[in-house]
Amino acid sequence: MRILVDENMPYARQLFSEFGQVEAISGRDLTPSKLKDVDGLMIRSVTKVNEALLTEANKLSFVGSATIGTDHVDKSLLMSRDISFVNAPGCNAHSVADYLISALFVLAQQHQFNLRDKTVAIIGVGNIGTRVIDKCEALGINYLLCDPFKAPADAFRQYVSLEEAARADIITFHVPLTRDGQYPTFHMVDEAFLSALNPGTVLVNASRGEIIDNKALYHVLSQGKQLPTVLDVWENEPHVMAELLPLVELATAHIAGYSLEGKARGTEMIYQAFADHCGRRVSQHLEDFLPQPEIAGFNLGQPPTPEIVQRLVHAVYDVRRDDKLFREHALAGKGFDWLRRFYPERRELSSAVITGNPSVTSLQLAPLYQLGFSRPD
Ligand SMILES: NC(=O)c1ccc[n+]([C@@H]2O[C@H](COP(=O)([O-])OP(=O)(O)OC[C@H]3O[C@@H](n4cnc5c(N)ncnc54)[C@H](O)[C@@H]3O)[C@@H](O)[C@H]2O)c1
Ligand SMILES: O=C(O)[C@H](O)[C@H](O)COP(=O)(O)O
Repeated sequence: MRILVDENMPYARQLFSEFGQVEAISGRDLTPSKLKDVDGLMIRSVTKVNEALLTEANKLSFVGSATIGTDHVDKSLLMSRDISFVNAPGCNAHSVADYLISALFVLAQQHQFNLRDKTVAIIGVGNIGTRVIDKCEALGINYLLCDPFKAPADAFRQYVSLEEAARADIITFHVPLTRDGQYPTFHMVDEAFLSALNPGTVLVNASRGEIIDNKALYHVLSQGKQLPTVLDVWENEPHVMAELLPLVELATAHIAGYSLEGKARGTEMIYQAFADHCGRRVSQHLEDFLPQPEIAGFNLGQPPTPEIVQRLVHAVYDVRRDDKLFREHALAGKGFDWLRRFYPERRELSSAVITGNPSVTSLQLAPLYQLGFSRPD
């Protein structure tokens, strides 16, 4: 059996080689001839799976994408050709929520506001949005939910329209990229949306670049409207609109989901699905591969204050590291893709165990566990 795996997929060679011959490929540069006589194709979001790519795919029976998003794959085409398709829902949801909290702490510091005085509108309440809810609750931040697909069937939560959500202090997008249907997300943030926002509104996009019309964003920001913006994703990646970059407060290379756990979980999920597809039992597990984190945990000598919580989060992941690298390298040559290919190891908050000395009660530590840190065994 021949299997192609994206070179940016941790542990893929070890996991998939039990099924046959594995070749690592550059996902963005994959050409149709590479798929001749290939049985399984394991990709990430940079590989567009469409009619043109599959012209020489004479044996392909399985495509696995180690990602949450699936907008890069023509699923009906795969179905029509009897090729199984699997993605990895939720694999890096914790990582994206960690990214958001790390970014909000930075903005709160830069703009001198208290997150507890702010309301966050969460647009898209799926795997990531739900983790964001947990983190907001842990930090005592108010939130609004906007998800027209979830709202009708959810008796437990209140939802608002996008127009109401737009009046929040912070708006964070966690929606798939869609172009059809009643609530398409392509350019859901356009010039009209941006013009209606109160000055000072914080915008965060860690979903897909095309959710925000980047030209409209540039236009509104360059006219001087204050909208502190965090962009992890960009229209037309890997090409970033150079004029927009200086106007964005935190800018990163589509790495919100790039915790080692998030990426490795994605690989493991499609490995498990491929084993099923081949009628085999899995014999390898992610725990056997993940290295010990550099920071194994923290022992608190006093109850966690907001400042301590921020320091703990930034000790595990500080988005300013990625923002700095982005500004230095993303616009040059293959910079955007290299920042992703050679992404330094980053761990989820869950990789750090929090304990406290006897003066710290378990009630005082509870919000840290809700935020994502681990409890001792
Ligand atoms: N930046 C990154 O590294 C990164 C990592 C992971 C995922 N993502 C992106 O984030 C997206 C969301 O991930 P998820 O795991 O939460 O997906 P999910 O499928 O679990 O949840 C998405 C939610 O968005 C809702 N939704 C769809 N259209 C909407 C609209 N018009 N308005 C409001 N809500 C809408 C859906 O009903 C669903 O509840 C993914 O599709 C992917 O594109 C980005
Ligand atoms: O949808 C996702 O899971 C993420 O956007 C994805 O992880 C981004 O990374 P890539 O697949 O482009 O390596």
